[in-house]
Amino acid sequence: MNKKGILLVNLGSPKSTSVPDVKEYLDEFLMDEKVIDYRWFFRSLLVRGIILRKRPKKSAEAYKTVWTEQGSPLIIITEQIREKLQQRFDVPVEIGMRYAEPSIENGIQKLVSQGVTNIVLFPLYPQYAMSTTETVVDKAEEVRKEKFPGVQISYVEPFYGRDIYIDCLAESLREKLPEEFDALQFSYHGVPERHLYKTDPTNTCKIGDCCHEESRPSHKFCYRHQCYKTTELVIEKLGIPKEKTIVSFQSRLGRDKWIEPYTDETLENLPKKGVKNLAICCPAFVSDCLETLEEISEEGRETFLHSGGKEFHYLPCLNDEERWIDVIETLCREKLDGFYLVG
Ligand SMILES: C=CC1=C(C)c2cc3[nH]c(cc4nc(cc5[nH]c(cc1n2)c(C)c5CCC(=O)O)C(CCC(=O)O)=C4C)c(C)c3C=C
Ligand SMILES: [Fe+2]
Ligand SMILES: [Fe+2]
Repeated sequence: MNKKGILLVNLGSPKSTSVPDVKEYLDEFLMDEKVIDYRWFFRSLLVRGIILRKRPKKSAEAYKTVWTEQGSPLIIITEQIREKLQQRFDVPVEIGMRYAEPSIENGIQKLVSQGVTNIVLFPLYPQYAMSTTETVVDKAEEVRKEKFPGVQISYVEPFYGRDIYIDCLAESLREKLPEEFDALQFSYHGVPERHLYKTDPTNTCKIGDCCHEESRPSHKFCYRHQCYKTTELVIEKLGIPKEKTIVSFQSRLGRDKWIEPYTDETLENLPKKGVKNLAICCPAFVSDCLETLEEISEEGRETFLHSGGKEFHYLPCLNDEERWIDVIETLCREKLDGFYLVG
């Protein structure tokens, strides 16, 4: 008999904050051809010959500032989500990380050990990107074909514009926003501009207004469009005028051109433009992690305040809020029902 199960997939963190563990993690992450999309030889030259010489030490220091007694915030929060979701399902729910442990293979193995044959895999990324959603699907398919050929996997699609998600994010932000603020910034993780061209099935997208057109087949694979769409729908729900909002992209790495505007530059310039009291959220991340807690809430705050800003309000991610668990439950049920099997 077929049995269903759920696998929640997030990005993953190093085993510890030691430099060798961070190096091992970064090596797996950055040697992924969907993250640094050069041919193996050049990728290896860049990652192993240049980035991994200094970055692990710097990243390890950053991780130390957010690490807890139980470990990485990203892993802990993903596990908290799993526990809450498990209470709502009588099918097993497991987690798997795209990089490091617990791996996707580990998660599938746990499900299979419980008799699961049909898996709903939920990549925990609202917007599609080659370096997130796509690489998760690639990895899961690779593992399935090699190790679990009898298992079926159905993937939850990016949900950046779904009403249930937008309502959830808007309500969550409404509760976290201060009474007064000059602007609300949406800082999304950045990607190299080139990634957008690579994943454009129409080969027509240029960085520009195409992302803002109402309907275009390229939007399905355009990370930039999807970030703007999430923002537009959320601020409409919140009743915040567009002029009072900023979209920016953080965490760029290397010398390639990444999608703009860059969050760090924006934070430096906003006070000069009269924005002294800023609220900022990071909707490319569903759980708080290094990129939100250190890069935005610590570094970003410092940049903004040193540039003349007076108040900086970091609005945490959805993490394990019940309304967010409701959304995950609904999206998983849609896929579970799609299997049309006795579970
Ligand atoms: C070419 C490099 C990178 C691309 C492209 C990229 C895309 C991308 N990443 C996330 C989500 C997360 N990234 C995180 C950390 C992180 N990201 C990169 C590089 C790229 N990301 C690096 C090198 C690191 C490690 C830390 C560092 O040295 O700065 C994390 C946090 C992980 C944690 O343990 O907390 C997340 C989450 C998205 C959503 C995305 C594309 C849309
Ligand atoms: Fe990243
Ligand atoms: Fe676009």
